Amino acid sequence: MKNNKVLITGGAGFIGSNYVEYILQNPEDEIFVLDKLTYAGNLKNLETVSDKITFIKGDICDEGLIDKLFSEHQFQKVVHFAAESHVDNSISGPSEFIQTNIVGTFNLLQASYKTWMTGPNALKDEFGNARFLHISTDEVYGTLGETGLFTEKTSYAPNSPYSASKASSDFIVRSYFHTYGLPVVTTNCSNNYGPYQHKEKLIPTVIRKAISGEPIPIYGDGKNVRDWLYVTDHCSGIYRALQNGRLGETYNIGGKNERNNIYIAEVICDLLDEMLPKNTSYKELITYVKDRPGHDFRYAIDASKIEKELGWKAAENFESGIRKTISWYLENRDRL
Ligand SMILES: Cc1cn([C@H]2C[C@H](O)[C@@H](COP(=O)(O)OP(=O)(O)O[C@H]3O[C@H](CO)[C@@H](O)[C@H](O)[C@H]3O)O2)c(=O)[nH]c1=O
Repeated sequence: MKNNKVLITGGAGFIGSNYVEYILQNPEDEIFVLDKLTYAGNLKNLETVSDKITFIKGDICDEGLIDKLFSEHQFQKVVHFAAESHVDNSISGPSEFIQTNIVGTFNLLQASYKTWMTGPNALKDEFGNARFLHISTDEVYGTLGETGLFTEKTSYAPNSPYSASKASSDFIVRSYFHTYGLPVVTTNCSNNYGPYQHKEKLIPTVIRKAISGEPIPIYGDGKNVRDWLYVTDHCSGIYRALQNGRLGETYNIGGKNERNNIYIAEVICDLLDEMLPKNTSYKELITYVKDRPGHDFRYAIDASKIEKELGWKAAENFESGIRKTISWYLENRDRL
């Protein structure tokens, strides 16, 4: 007999599929994965676990489908990854971001509210430990200068249509806690990397371009800084927040691995020189290109709240995680 029915939205995407693999190491719950399979979702990401989950192809913006799934399965937990996530796409076409990230999140909250909180069994019996875990981003805080860290108390100041849509969703989640008492927890993560990441992001782009001998595009002067988090470390943080996070709270999850973009490109090239040698260094392919409009300069996370309250700590540093990541892509070149 399984403990809980857990709905994982966006579970065929990069972080979602890593999380599904992560929690199935301890298969006490019944896992339902809901994913629209946009360009960023891939059933291959779930190949190793396909016999252990129920997969549903569908869109969180489809209110009728969401209501139907909740009334049919009576989920006790929701782990909400489904989102449009690529900043560059939000600049060229923001509409999908507003729909999926805001309206889709609202549909899930509303269905959770109806299932868990209306009727005679409100938050009792099988819904006594109900949880809605909302996965968000550090980009909601805007940009930092050379110093400082984002804490959970940093004011929201999103700069791109993507981060504005995630900030909006965070606020709607917050409102369901304060207004209705919906049992929610939100996590805000820094830049993830690792197996299954979509090829549009910086790290797979550098690996792909290098291997194919094409120019490696670095936006602007390459000095922008991101705080890199190995995806499995993110998954362990999400799991702790789901199990023991305080209701209505937000937890920042970051790897304490601040690196600038040119450093990232150079390290990948150095490792490829070692792992896949050729006559000249891959570094010669690094090419500075036009900057991203409104490009945030630096993100860096203070993760002390989740470390102290929930006993979480990132296990991987960038230099060890990137070696594993490159090995994975070299073995799975079709993913580039
Ligand atoms: C794709 C690409 C990116 N870049 C730069 C832009 C950024 O400064 C940095 C990382 O870019 P991206 O991989 O697109 O990731 P970024 O914009 O930081 O956002 C990521 O990290 C966020 C968390 O901070 C997530 O919320 C987003 O969903 C995720 O996409 O590298 C390049 O210089 N060249 C490139 O080709």
